[in-house]
Amino acid sequence: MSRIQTTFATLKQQGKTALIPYITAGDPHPKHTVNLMHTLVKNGADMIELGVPFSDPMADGPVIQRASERALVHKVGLTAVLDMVKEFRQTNQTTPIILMGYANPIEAIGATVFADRAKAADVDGVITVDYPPEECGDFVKELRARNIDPVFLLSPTTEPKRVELIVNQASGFVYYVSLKGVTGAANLDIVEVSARVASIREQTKLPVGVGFGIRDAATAKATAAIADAVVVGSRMVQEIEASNDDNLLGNVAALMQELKAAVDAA
Ligand SMILES: O=P(O)(O)OC[C@@H](O)[C@@H](O)c1c[nH]c2ccccc12
Repeated sequence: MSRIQTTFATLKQQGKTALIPYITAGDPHPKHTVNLMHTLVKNGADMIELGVPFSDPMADGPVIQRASERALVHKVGLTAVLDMVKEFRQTNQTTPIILMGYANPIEAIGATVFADRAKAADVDGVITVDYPPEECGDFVKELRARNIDPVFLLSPTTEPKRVELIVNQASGFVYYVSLKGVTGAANLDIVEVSARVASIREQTKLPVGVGFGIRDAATAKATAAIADAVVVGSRMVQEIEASNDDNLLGNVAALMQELKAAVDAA
């Protein structure tokens, strides 16, 4: 079993939903990322979605775009991100790390080299936003050969036929994008999301995570009641953006605790 599968299995036994915070690696400064990751875990993160900074992040709203810009000032690219994961693993061997990135930096080095390096860093899952599932069979093979889970996005506009194609390639979990639009958008419509998640469950046994538009205890709790994982990105990144070196870890810890309590109360 992969680390992601093990984590979902354990949570299921406990009747719990996973909380997955998203941060952009290198934001606000590369020196903070590994400490932030440990802080997230200490305060309730079951897994971490770690974004690879990218100059043209078309699925991201202004908040996460600015996070990429802050990281790119310090030239944080794929190599630096993988080094951060390695460093994190020196003291944490249990929390799954899911890399989130755009296809371009991966294509630049090729699927095989990327998969080798991700494995060497002990990455658990990979989300590539702009890799059409129809065209990434080789990439998926390379990941799965190394026990890394390819995590795919499903959206409100994904037709059932395409859902089938996607879930057949995915492992670990599938990520349902709760709304049409970019990250950091308005609150999600829980009734609509609930119906979609139920229909996705008819097509796969994989755990279903939900993200986009979860930004407070109420939306986190409502989503936790219908999903296997709750992803919180922009709200977390906003907290990072609004902090300084002295209160960064404390602020992030406080927000995590609030979200964790909400998810556990669902
Ligand atoms: O920011 P939000 O609305 O909380 O949504 C999660 C999201 O940020 C995170 O999962 C993510 C960041 N960048 C992405 C790009 C595509 C899909 C998902 C993501």
